Amino acid sequence: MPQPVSTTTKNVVQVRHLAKSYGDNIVLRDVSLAVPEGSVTAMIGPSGAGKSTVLRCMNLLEKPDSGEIEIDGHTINAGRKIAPKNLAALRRSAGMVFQHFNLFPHMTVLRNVSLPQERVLGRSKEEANTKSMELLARMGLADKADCYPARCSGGQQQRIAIARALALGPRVMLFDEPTSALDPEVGVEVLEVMKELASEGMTMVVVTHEMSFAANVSNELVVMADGGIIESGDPHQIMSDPQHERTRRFLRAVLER
Ligand SMILES: Nc1ncnc2c1ncn2[C@@H]1O[C@H](COP(=O)(O)OP(=O)(O)OP(=O)(O)O)[C@@H](O)[C@H]1O
Repeated sequence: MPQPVSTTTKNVVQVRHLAKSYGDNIVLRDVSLAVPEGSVTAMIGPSGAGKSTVLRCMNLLEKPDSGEIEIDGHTINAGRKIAPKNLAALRRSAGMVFQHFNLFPHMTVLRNVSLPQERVLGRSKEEANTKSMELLARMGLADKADCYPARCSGGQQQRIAIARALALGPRVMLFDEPTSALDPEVGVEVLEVMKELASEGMTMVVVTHEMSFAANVSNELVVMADGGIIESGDPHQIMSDPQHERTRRFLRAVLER
């Protein structure tokens, strides 16, 4: 069941009839969803359901086989050639945070946050550094600016990755299991930052196994299984009264863990 399209709030992201296969493996079949401005959408579901692939198609880290993706008014149609200008605009609009941080190990923390601003936005080094320091301070990491990522904890590295994504002024933040590689107590630091962003009205799509985040922070829950959305809507409603047998099985398995 696709997520209902809000008629009152602007949708920052629209995914229409997305399909993707790897060889014979059909990973996504006809996925459609809308992400209203200021909403937090959590995507849950069993391993291999296709959650990360949806996210990676949204900013074209993966090329969809068919369907359409619209982010902040920039539309990419899988069947047509992508204009480089459109691709760059779409990538700027969607900030991505990965499970394994993906920081440059040979650059300082400050350089990790500044370089994309210089490359993507054309900011001067001075401007980029000022913006980076502001964001690092906000993450409680100003004192790490001159360190290399390896000298930072996993939770710190993930907050640096969030600062790097925010520095480009995205319209939507895409999080792909941002706490899965972290110890639970360190993951909490990252979840706190995400909660704060949500409370400030940042539009977010979060693939997660953190059921408490999905229940308490998100306002839209999307349940995926076998390459499709099987259920979506109010998180509390779905968690207390799942309509689909696959959702019931998944939630039971998560709660028994
Ligand atoms: N680059 C790739 N090449 C080939 N197969 C891939 C690739 N990326 C993903 N897949 C396959 O696509 C399917 C969906 O993977 P995906 O990572 O999107 O699932 P997921 O729901 O995010 O799972 P998990 O919760 O385990 O991360 C899996 O069968 C996976 O093996």
